Amino acid sequence: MSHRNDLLPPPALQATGIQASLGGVRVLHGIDLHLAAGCWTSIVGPNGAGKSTLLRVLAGLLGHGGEVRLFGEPLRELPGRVRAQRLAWLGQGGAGEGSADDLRVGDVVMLGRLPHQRWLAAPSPADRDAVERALRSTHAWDWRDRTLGELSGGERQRVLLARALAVEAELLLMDEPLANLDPPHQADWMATTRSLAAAGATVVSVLHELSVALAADQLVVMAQGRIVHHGTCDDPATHAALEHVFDQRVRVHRVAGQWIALPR
Ligand SMILES: Nc1ncnc2c1ncn2[C@@H]1O[C@H](COP(=O)(O)OP(=O)(O)OP(=O)(O)O)[C@@H](O)[C@H]1O
Repeated sequence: MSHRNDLLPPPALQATGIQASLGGVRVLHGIDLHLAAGCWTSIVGPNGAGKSTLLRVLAGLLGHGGEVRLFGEPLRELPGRVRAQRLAWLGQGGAGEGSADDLRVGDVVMLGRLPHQRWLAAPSPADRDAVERALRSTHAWDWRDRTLGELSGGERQRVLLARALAVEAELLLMDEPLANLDPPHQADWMATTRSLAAAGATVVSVLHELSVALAADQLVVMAQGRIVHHGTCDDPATHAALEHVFDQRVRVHRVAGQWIALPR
């Protein structure tokens, strides 16, 4: 395992000795992870490696052993409202969103502003601006008066992404954010993510699209409930770790100035 923490500013997110079980089976085995502010990190690895489980632990959504610190403070001790202001979550496939099918798109995205609103207060102009910015950045503004249930899978994903963006959190955790997105909207997501990180946000994305994952600043490579490598996306050791966890069935290439991973 390689660590580059000595090169990084103080971590925005710090996980130490994380263990987690699902259905009585241990699926995370002592994870240590330090993520710098202003950095986009992709988590990759084979099916069942524990990527989504780790992301849920980092979001405070799953009981675990060990400790998660957010900007130096224990996540467990952060009041729920503060956590919801500082941490935005995009879950896999919009899980749990089925019951929201009757909601207007604009209202779904406004839910991202709830942590910023006073109890029962109407949305402020700042809330409305944040919702419009988020919907425009995912090209979903034109659907604001439609219901979520009237949208295709990719359109729905762009609305849920807009909801996460509308939080305007310092830390964004996204599980398979590209699910159902066509290539132009995948490219838009990458551009949005890069600009969020450039503006100081910390972004963690679980991705199966390895060539997109390799556009991040850092790659966390997982297998069998452990981090087997954490390094920059330009590092040959990172590419070797990626090829290794996929049993040499992918190869990393440099094409037109970008890293791409092709199956073989
Ligand atoms: N409810 C459950 N009970 C027992 N084991 C579970 C349960 N849910 C998931 N697991 C197991 O936990 C492990 C980690 O699952 P997780 O969803 O975190 O993997 P992942 O790396 O995100 O996989 P994928 O790439 O397929 O989405 C897997 O081996 C999975 O079979």
